[in-house]
Amino acid sequence: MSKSVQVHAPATVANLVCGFDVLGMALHRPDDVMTLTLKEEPGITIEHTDIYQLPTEPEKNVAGAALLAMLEELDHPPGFHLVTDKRIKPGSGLGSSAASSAGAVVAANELLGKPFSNEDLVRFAMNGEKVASGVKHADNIAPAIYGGITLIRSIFPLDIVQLSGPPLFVTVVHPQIEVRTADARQILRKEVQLKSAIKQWGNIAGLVAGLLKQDYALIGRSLEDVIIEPVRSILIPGFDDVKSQSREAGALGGGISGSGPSIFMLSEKESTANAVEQLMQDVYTKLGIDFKTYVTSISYEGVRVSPVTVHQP
Ligand SMILES: Nc1ncnc2c1ncn2[C@@H]1O[C@H](COP(=O)(O)OP(=O)(O)O)[C@@H](O)[C@H]1O
Ligand SMILES: N[C@@H](CCOP(=O)(O)O)C(=O)O
Repeated sequence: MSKSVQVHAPATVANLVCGFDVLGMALHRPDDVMTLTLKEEPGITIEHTDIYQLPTEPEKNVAGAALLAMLEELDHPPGFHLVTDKRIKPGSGLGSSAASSAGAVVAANELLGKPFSNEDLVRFAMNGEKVASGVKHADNIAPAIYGGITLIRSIFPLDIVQLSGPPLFVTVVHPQIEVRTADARQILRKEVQLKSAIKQWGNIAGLVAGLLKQDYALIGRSLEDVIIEPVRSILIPGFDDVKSQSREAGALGGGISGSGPSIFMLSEKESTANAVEQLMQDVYTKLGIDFKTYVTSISYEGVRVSPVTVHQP
């Protein structure tokens, strides 16, 4: 008899414009659907039912790397079989790698009777991000696991702060080009001018305060990135048009989702979010670039676990 659990792992928007590597939020859609089964025999096997041809060796697949890190901390490590239907395109800037890593460890923890805390799960899942981008960062993993909006005050040691905020609608456009996070990190300057740093930390503090105070105008003013966006936005055709037209349409603001190429905009009203979706579609239709758009909102649940089912082999 083998036990299985199914999870829905959410897309996430990392950075939230000004908070490179320290802020992120979980979205209601898109999400990945993952089924994890406990095996008697040790070892991890991985299968994908999607079109992305991701590696199935556990060390090369981010979900496998996250599970391997968890197994290292168990006295009697079991085996797992993972089946993933990936609906968040890899290299989208929507936390595709984080959804796989976070979903895998949440599912495994559920199957094992929850021996690990959420903080432990973030620690394991960051090993998946290391495989994907060469660096452990938690700004997609933490919101995927905790839900909502999270601040990563520190990763060594981990210090995760869950933030509350007012209702917000999120419009996302995903131009169908791939930007690998590893490449988008490589092009960043390693040094920052003091005057830029001052602007940036004013914006991060302003954004966090705006969320907690439910002050939409302060949120809008703080959605500005003077360090990363000027470098990365060059990789994203249509970026300037989407951003300026969205502001004109009444969006609070927004920018690159994670390392791109997706762009996200926040709005107070659903009607504004829908108008922003329309203008995003117009920009990319004019450019002749395939795209997907989503109007969604913040998911406060994070990885959703369906009841454990028991199968007879
Ligand atoms: N299970 C997985 N899900 C997504 N990406 C994976 C997975 N396993 C390995 N990868 C690799 O991780 C990279 C995608 O991660 P990344 O560039 O961070 O994109 P994203 O912004 O969508 O998370 C790709 O090189 C992909 O091959
Ligand atoms: N802080 C990271 C976030 C990467 O997010 P992803 O969704 O593009 O994987 C970065 O900006 O490099």
